[in-house]
Amino acid sequence: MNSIQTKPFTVFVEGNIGSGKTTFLEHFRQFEDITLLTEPVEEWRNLKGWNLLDLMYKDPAKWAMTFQSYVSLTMLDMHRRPTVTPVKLIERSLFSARYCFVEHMNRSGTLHPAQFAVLDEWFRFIQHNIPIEADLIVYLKTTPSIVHERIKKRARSEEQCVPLSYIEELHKLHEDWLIHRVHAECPAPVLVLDADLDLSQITDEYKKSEHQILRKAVNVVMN
Ligand SMILES: Cc1cc2cn([C@H]3C[C@H](O)[C@@H](CO)O3)c(=O)nc2[nH]1
Repeated sequence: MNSIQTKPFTVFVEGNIGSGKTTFLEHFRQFEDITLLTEPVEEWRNLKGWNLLDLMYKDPAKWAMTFQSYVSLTMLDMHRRPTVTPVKLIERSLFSARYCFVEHMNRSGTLHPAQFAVLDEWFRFIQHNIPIEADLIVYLKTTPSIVHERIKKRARSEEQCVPLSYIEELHKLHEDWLIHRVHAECPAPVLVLDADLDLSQITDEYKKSEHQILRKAVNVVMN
């Protein structure tokens, strides 16, 4: 094991709500040379007793700014988390926060332009001053209607009122970023997986990424 670890090979696992990111990350728990950082939803659901996720879904205009501010802090903590393993998988990122969720809240008017400007300034400052970029992005590509059904089955209470239109808008923003590559500041290569597949078939799809991810682990350890 390379003890004086430089920057680990960093992979963002990105995708719409219900696209199977947590399941994908769990698939890699079997390998010891990889650090998995799952989305800190539990922190968003209980900050000193406040369920910011629920508050945001119940009254987006009032709580979106507060929620996205805290999400950004927890994501920055994950980006900055020192790891001893050669590979680090992170569920989502400050980039999906800015390019997908905050972008949608700006376009839909959920965020006041002044609130959006503050979140954008935070993102730009972090991006220019702290090394948070990915070496690879795994994009769990899904069809909005399929993930909308999954969200209803998963029955995370805060999400039950999420309309299909919201999922469709988030899908488009993920596609703009990861397929059409509209954001030049995030140049990492993207590995697209078909995450519409159901659990029984998805493991073969995950194996496609294993090679790209594990090879990096072996390379770094061998060097
Ligand atoms: C980076 C980032 C993740 C993230 C998740 N969410 C919501 C979508 C899901 O309902 C829940 C867990 O991903 O949190 C959000 O509103 N804004 C976010 N920003």
